[in-house]
Amino acid sequence: MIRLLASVTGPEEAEIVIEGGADFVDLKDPSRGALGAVSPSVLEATLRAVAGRRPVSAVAGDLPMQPDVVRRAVEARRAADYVKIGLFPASREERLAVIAALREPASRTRLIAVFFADGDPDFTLLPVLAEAGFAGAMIDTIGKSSGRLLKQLSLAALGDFVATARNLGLLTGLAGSLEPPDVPRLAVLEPDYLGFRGALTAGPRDGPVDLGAVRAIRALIPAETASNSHSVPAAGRGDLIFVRDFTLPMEIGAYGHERGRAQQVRFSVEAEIDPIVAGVRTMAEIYSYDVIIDAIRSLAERGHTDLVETLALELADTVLADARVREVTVRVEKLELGPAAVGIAVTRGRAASAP
Ligand SMILES: O=C[C@H](O)COP(=O)(O)O
Repeated sequence: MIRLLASVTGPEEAEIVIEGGADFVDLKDPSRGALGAVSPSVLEATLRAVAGRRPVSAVAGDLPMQPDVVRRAVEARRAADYVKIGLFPASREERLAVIAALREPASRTRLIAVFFADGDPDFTLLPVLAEAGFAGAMIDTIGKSSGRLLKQLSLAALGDFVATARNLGLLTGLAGSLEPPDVPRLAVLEPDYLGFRGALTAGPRDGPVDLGAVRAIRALIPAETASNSHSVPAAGRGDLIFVRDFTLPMEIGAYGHERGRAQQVRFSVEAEIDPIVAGVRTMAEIYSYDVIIDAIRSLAERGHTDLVETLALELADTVLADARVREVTVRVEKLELGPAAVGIAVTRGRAASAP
């Protein structure tokens, strides 16, 4: 289950995001930077107002990577349920010193490390954070006008981050100027939460939070992801969403001469989905073809695969992971092996659920 983290400036906005369906109330002053901190008194007032209805996180601030400075800022906010600490651009040694200084506070306060996609993120620090007792790690962006998270890091890199952090027992979060169409694409990675500020206001990021915008984002975040472990051939017709003839270079093939080089592979995917309802207007109501394109790109980026069959079945399972997809046909063709395109087409559907 993916949760919604909503960044707010204080008690009034906290009330709005709770009404709009936020799972985490995240205190931050957006006019003071990516992780601009609110004062300890605003934190206290917000904790009083929220009164345990939601966990409250507080950011430590846009701080230099100096152990004493960061530790003091964390201590001043230890009343929060979580404190978020930015790993801002600095040498590895400086970041390690900050993490070491937070080992002791981490035994009393749940700490979340924030990597910045546009701030030299070093994900090799994930095991160090887990070992120091951090509760979680997330990715955000520093430059709020320089592009959304998915412009800074590929979906494959974000997927690796989520998987690695989760294997280490860390809570995982993704944020960074996220917009509505980003939600279904990132939901595929199943982070523990997605974080928002800019998308929750009707205007600029440091303008007031808007209830309608919070509700719109809430509606986009799936309550649950369907299991994709039992795909079987299926029948029945709904509407079709498709990606046709998406061709890209990838390393594929069981022969020795196919190793260590890329060849053009063509993907076509046709997914039968629950019929679109009349008057559809928002991303929350549709299954996005972006999710299919991202899944294909991820397959291409992950390195050598021997068989087109492997790619076809994995892609089918990814598409079927969305409960709105009833059946999918995936065609994978190798274009450089001879006089003809060669490949596989598989059709898979959803297993009937147990009575
Ligand atoms: O922690 C999440 C951030 O507040 C995200 O802010 P943003 O959506 O404006 O990048």
